[in-house]
Amino acid sequence: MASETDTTRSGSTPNGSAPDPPERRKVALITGITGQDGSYLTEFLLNKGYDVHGLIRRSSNFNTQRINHIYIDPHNAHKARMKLHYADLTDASSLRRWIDTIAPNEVYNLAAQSHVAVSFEIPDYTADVVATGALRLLEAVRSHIAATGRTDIKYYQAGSSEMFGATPPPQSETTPFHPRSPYAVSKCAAHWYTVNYREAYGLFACNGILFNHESPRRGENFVTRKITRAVGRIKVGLQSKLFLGNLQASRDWGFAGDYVEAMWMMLQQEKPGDYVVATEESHTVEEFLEASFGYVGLNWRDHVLIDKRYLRPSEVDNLKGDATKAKKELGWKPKVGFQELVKMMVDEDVELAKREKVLVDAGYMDAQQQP
Ligand SMILES: C[C@H]1O[C@H](OP(=O)(O)OP(=O)(O)OC[C@H]2O[C@@H](n3cnc4c(=O)[nH]c(N)nc43)[C@H](O)[C@@H]2O)[C@@H](O)[C@@H](O)C1=O
Repeated sequence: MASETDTTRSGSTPNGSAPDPPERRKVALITGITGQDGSYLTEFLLNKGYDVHGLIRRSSNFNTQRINHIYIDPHNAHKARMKLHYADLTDASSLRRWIDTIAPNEVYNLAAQSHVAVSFEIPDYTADVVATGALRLLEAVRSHIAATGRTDIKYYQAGSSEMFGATPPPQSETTPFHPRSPYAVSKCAAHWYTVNYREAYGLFACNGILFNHESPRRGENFVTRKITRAVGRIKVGLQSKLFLGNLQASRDWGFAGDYVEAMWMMLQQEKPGDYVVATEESHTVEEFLEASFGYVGLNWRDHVLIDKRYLRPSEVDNLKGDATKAKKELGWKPKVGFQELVKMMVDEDVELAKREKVLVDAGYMDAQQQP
């Protein structure tokens, strides 16, 4: 029996008519695949039938914990639909090479130095990855299109509510940016590079202006996860104190799993555009403490201490999105609300702390004060 490839090469079918070209599954390329959003987006796209390629940075420690459960060794060619490649947003040649090799239909730029406070410590690196990195990737896509003539490639840029910074809420797509950190300034640059490549070269490029989005996979030095990790550890007796900074900052916190769907929806529209993605509800850090400690019967005031080192040189006081456009044009809406998000994160972190406790009690691990 002729293989699919043989039939295609022969250029004809038994009845003499031209054969249909073999169905190629849609192919997505994700930078930042090892992060919280990258892992949820990968699961989402695999469920939709995509082949997913992820670019990962070289690190002396393995950094693939969030996607290990999806990984199948590529020697298992028929089953492995997520593939990982070494590249870096600071290395233009690696970006162009993988775009050319993979020829993706959709490129999701999720990679970043994403910690706002850390961006004050390493501003130059943050700008290189977040701002110039986006430019390098856009340029790799543009030059790939120029060389191949392809028209079926779309680009998603992970924007951030941090770009609004000091501008009071509610914040929508028409709200002026007033960034308050090197991270946020860099995200503004990436936003405008994306708009420029759309206007200058007709690239199908979208900016998703995502408000804070959290999950049990959130990095442990972002405030929500720092709190829920502490709640779990305090509950099982592994920790007693939690040191935090500004408790009055207010954020529009949603569930990361809901937000990756909005990214994909943007790229399925007829025309590219920019969209705010938010729950339209804002809560202070103190309210997050009330909800999470309260959920397991603890009083946060017995455990939380303020440490000035966690205050930022310039703070973003109040973020609350207006997601009218995403709701209307994309048909997107968040499924998980604030209380449900808190419970999801605390439940997971209590379980994690219980497992940690087994290791601590058996002498396999030290109980640290803070993650
Ligand atoms: C959308 C946006 O979302 C994130 O940026 P972020 O809003 O800065 O997130 P965060 O969890 O670090 O801080 C939230 C608030 O909580 C306050 N806060 C108090 N005490 C601590 C504290 O101890 N640690 C931290 N991290 N924050 C604290 C802190 O001062 C701030 O006001 C990133 O994903 C970013 O990549 C992004 O794009």
